Amino acid sequence: MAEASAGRTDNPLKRLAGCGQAPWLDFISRDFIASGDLYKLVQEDGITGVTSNPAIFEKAIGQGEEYAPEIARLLQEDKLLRREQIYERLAIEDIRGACEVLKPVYEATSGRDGYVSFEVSPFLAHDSWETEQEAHRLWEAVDRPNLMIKLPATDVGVEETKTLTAQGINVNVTLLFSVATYARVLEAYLRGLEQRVARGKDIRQVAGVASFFISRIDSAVDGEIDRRLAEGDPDSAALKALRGKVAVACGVLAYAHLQEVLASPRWAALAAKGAQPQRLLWASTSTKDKAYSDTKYVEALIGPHTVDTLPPATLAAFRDHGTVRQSLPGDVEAARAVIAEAERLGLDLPKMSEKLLAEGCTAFEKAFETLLDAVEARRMEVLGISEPIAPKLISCKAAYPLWVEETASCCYFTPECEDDELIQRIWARDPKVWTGGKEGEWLGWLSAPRDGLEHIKQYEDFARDVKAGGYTDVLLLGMGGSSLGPEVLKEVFGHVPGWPELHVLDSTDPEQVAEMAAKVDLAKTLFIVSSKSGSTLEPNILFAYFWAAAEKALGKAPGAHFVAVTDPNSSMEKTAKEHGFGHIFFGNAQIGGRYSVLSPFGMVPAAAAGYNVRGLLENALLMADQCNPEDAWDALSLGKGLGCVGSGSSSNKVTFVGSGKLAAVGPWLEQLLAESTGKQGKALIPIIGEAPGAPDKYGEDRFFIDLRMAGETQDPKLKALLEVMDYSLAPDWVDEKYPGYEIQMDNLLQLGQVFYLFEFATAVAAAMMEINPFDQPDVEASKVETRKLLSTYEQTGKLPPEEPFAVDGDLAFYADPRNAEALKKAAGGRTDAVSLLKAQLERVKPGDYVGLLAYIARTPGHIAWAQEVRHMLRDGLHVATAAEFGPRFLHSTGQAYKGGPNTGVFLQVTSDKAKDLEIPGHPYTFGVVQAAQARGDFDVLAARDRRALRVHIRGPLEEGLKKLSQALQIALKEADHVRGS
Ligand SMILES: O=C(CO)[C@@H](O)[C@H](O)[C@H](O)[C@H](O)COP(=O)(O)O
Ligand SMILES: O=C[C@H](O)COP(=O)(O)O
Repeated sequence: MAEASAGRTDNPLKRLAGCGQAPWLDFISRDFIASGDLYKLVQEDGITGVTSNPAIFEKAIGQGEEYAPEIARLLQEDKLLRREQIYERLAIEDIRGACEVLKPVYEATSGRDGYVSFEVSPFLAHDSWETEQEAHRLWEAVDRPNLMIKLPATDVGVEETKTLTAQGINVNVTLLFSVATYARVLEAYLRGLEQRVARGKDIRQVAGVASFFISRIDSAVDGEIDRRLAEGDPDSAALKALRGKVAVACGVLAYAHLQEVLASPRWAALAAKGAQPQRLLWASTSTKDKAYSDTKYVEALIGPHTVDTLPPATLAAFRDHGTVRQSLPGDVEAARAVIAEAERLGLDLPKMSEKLLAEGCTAFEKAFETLLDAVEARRMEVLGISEPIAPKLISCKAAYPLWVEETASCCYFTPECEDDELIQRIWARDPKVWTGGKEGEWLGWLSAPRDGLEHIKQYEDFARDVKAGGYTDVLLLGMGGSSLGPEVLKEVFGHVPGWPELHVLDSTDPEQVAEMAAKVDLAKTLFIVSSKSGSTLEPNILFAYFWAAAEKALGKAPGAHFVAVTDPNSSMEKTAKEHGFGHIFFGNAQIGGRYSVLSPFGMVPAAAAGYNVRGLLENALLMADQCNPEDAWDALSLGKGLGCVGSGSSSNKVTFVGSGKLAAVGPWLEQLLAESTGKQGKALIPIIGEAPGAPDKYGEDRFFIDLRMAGETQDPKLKALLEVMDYSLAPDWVDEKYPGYEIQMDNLLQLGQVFYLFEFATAVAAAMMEINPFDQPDVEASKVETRKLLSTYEQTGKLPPEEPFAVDGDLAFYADPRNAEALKKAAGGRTDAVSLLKAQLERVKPGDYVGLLAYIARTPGHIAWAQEVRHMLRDGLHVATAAEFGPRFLHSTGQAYKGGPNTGVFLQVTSDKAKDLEIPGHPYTFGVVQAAQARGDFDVLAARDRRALRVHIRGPLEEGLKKLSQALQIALKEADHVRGS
């Protein structure tokens, strides 16, 4: 600020008061208040008020480092603060600080001066209810009598001026560009006062100003004049003469109107009751056209009952060389003549003022958004959160731009439900978004990140306990939704030095269970038994097994080494209490298993393993915030892409490619998509773990999701595949051309965002598919069949007998009569393995998928075997393939295989168990349970008319697997597909 005449006992600024004008400062900032500079201006230069607006706060808070320490401090106190709250706290603090500095002025003038203005959010400019609420909220939050709440002069703002004035709130109405609007604003103020009087309230302490923007009027008019001059307008001389005159003329006429009103009997009545006039405040007083004097607008409009708010540079200029002369009321007739001349010359002032108001609102909105973005960037920096991830469409030859264009604007829901309305309705928990059933009761996941952060202390305390417990391992026992999220976390974040290593067991295979028991140090293992319902068979029998094992290893009741994660009032809670578990964590009963990773089901194991729970939840919250109706484009776009391919299209093989550790997201995503959408004959069929292959091995039914770290190049095979794939010739339905999305992460904590993004997108997809994404009827069906078989076992000591319909050496073939007959017939009566497998493979048609369902231990060797077989089948049959292990997939893709479209061809693999394991307290073994699960699964597949065949390996498993893959290889070579190609 220029200091030329600062500190002089007398200077032009100080002399303004003598003309009845109050000079205010059009600026605010923390340092400016803290350094005493504002105080000095008040003391030495006679400044008697302060105005702020979103642009001013943007300059103060949004630019530079001034507020960085304060933002960090606020976040240290409360890490859950969002950007709007941070801004508000900062702004309120500044406004209060300025109010304090100006309090002596306020008191000395008995409330006639000494005000500080604080503007309501510019986004509320057209909403009356919200404006009023916000005005009250800010008024109460600042809690200073010399505050003025600032509203824009929109219709809503004018109306609210009356209401708020009547309620005793001081109002500054801003963005005035015409005398007509000013008259309405003054009228609103008078009416507000009158209403207040009518209610018997005191009006002496109610103040108001009407902010008339001066220089912007000249900028608009002069701009139009210049445009016409450049075009060689015939009125050029008259137009030129009008340059720089209209703004002051408007000001003079506005002032004339004020005087008229102040001279009226109506005002006299109010004045008698102690009313203060609503002062005219000249805003936008800096000169924009360098050809004019830098004090032009101040000098032209000096008079009683006015305020002039000066930005620092104008203030310094006026203090330095301003001329003080009471220029108001001015030459009113001359001012009228200027306006008349403008009209004669075709300058449409009313239209210009409307435009200026609209532009003013937009500019404040922009400034506010920039300010909030700056605060958000700082918040993220302090909390160590990175940018929101954004799924990008994977472009595929010519087809994609067309798709983007079509879907960007199109609405896939109902004619009454546009995209943003859909998002609003999801947040409003409206079940009609889906099927109008019970969906509203399953939306607890929407707020899981925030809920988790609110309970962060419980995770942090637990983590501390676990660390102090000296455990070497954490073993999570659970299935599906209770195990797949923790498994992703384990694979991605690994073993953190100084913390126990996390393991996840979701199998009933005796070999796999025994292997896990041998792998961990049972005496130093913390067991997390995880089951939402508490009634799931697998976690219960795994608990029975490991409880006994731990008891043996510890030589005492091991309760302290056990943790339960379950929904309130479940049988698991009862078990945990009876057994004296060290901790019991409760899930939210409004979150289904596959949506539970951000709830205690994912966060408890994460905390135990020393992972950054806060960081994950912060990232998830960031994505949740992104999924609001205004910003949800990314989740919406992904969801719509998925919804389109899931709505009856054959391009529903959602092929997930995750680079490096991110491949581990596959099984979690697989469950989310398959269980949520695979029902009523519709489904997204997830294909995970399939390595990208040569383009000619694919059908036209893929939708890719490529997840990788930023900077990593796309898998070259996938890249080549996408370049070659061209669905542009797909029939009628343009949506069949989607190749998919790619998502890049900057850091691993963004996994929190990935989880939330896919949860939200899946809910959107299900809305398009018109299904309930939160039930899993066909998973239940398998469980029922398994229970029946096990109860037979309990009664008879055996599973019901069954006969293979064919045997070839160590390979025995089982199926229901329909499938067995069809296969035997297709094999021409031959019952050797190659003929039967060939018959099964020949049932595969383009657009189908093959599911290899192996009820064997999920060991690295067996995974490699399954992968080899599935790639061989993919390449030979040109269809999507899934390689799954039972019973794990029953809690996941099993739903879609049974409830989705009948496009799956299944090869179930079971085996004799070389070594079985007893389950303490149960009549059956793990081997029996797994066998019953395979049979229950098959029964339901058969009941749903699926093309299914079971191969049972007798004798040594590895040899059997080898024989099976050899037989498949031959069968494939002989199968029609290959022969015909
Ligand atoms: O509070 C007010 C008016 O009440 C002021 O802060 C007002 O917003 C500013 O004077 C203007 O925004 C500045 O306008 P301009 O100089 O950028 O045209
Ligand atoms: O996906 C969920 C699984 O079926 C396990 O359910 P649960 O957590 O109730 O044991």
